[in-house]
Amino acid sequence: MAEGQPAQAPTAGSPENDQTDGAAGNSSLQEPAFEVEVELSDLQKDTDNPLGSVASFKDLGLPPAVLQGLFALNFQKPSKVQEKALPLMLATPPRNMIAQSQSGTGKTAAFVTTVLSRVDFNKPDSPQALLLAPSRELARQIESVIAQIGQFVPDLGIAAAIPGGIPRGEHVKKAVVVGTPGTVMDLIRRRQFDVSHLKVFVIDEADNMLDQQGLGDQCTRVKTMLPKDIQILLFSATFPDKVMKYATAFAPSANMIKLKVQDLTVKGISQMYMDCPGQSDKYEILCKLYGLMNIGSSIIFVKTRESATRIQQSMVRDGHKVSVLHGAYEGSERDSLLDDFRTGKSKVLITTNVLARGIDVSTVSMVINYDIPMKGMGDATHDTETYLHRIGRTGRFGRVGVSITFVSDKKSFMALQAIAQDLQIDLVSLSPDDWDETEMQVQRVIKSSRAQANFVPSAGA
Ligand SMILES: Nc1ncnc2c1ncn2[C@@H]1O[C@H](COP(=O)(O)OP(=O)(O)OP(=O)(O)O)[C@@H](O)[C@H]1O
Repeated sequence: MAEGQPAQAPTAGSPENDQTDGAAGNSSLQEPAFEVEVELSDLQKDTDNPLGSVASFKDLGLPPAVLQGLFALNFQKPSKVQEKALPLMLATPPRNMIAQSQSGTGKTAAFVTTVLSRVDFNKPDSPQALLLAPSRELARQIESVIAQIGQFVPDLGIAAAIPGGIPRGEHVKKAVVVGTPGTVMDLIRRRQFDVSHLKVFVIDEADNMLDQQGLGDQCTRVKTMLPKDIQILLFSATFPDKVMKYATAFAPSANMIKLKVQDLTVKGISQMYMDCPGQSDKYEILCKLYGLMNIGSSIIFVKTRESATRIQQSMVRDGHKVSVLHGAYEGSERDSLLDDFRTGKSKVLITTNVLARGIDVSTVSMVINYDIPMKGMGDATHDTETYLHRIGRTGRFGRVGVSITFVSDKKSFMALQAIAQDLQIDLVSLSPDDWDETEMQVQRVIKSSRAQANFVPSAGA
């Protein structure tokens, strides 16, 4: 389930710094919180910051029940994308929207708030909003955010159109439907899902979903079955030019919120790389990092399901507690694996690109790119978008975190260089030969992220 608590950095010397969260419980909790220099409220006052805005949620003309839901989650102020996109999406007559904003800046709450404001819950049996996401995990997370923000909406009903979510033959009789494209298409074709009264169609991770190499076909087919005048909302942290062309045709005359290249990266994420002598050294280096991975929670991204399982088994054999999640697992197993990770029952998760996008677990303080993301036939080229989404699993809404990308040969080194060039950034180099220095550099960031995690803001504070 998505976590309701917003990020909040503790103030130096505040009593909240002494609070622990049940998930961690180790000596790192003693770390003084003065390393955390900025509070979320300061970030939100800065209108140049992606989390900052001049508006308050009260200014946005939202239905009282929705406003109450946002405040119950302790959302004090809208982030920039929320402040800008909400009035455009809620204007009459409804207009399409293509919105880009950095990872972890509250895009989900922006489109969920729109959906909850547009749907007529006096007709709870009639599907009126459809939201699509690329993975079962993300669809479930969005479902949970709708339930949280919509907790005061009378007769709120949400259907999860994911594999195993809606029994064959059963009609979808909920006002809001969230799912993955394949399952949604099947439900429409089997006439289980009447789409004729849909008013809003949201596609999260839209660049990925509309990519013709990927899910583009399915999303396009779903769209052809929907009412012609439906409001289309496309959201992502990345919109490469090639896909943007298609997106503007998919959502005609859309209002647009776009990021400049230099604004793509999240400032709270310290991006590092580990210069591994060779491919065969990567595993040993990963194991050496294990102690650091456990200070918060960590996600390790690898290229294939097979290598994810292989590395997890080796690490377990070597005495480490590590779980693995990828598309080969059954739905219910995937659900419980991610739930365990969210609650801190498991703290180190090895996965593939299936979890690269959208997943919001605030305790993640480290992301490791064990294999650098590549795309195209035979991994022909570096994949800057996937890199951004993967590292964006940390540093959520003002938190800090570390990403470490392993390079082990000329090809991976060149790929990382190309990614850095695309994003106009410099990465910090870590050396496997100077472990003390490596630990210090990583700990410096992660321990301040622990201090942030220890602060649990009280509702309405
Ligand atoms: N206005 C707000 N105030 C405080 N916290 C917020 C606010 N809006 C969203 N959040 C929190 O910020 C976190 C990140 O939000 P969200 O998952 O929507 O990011 P995103 O922009 O969709 O990221 P991604 O690109 O990775 O999908 C969530 O835990 C959410 O609860």
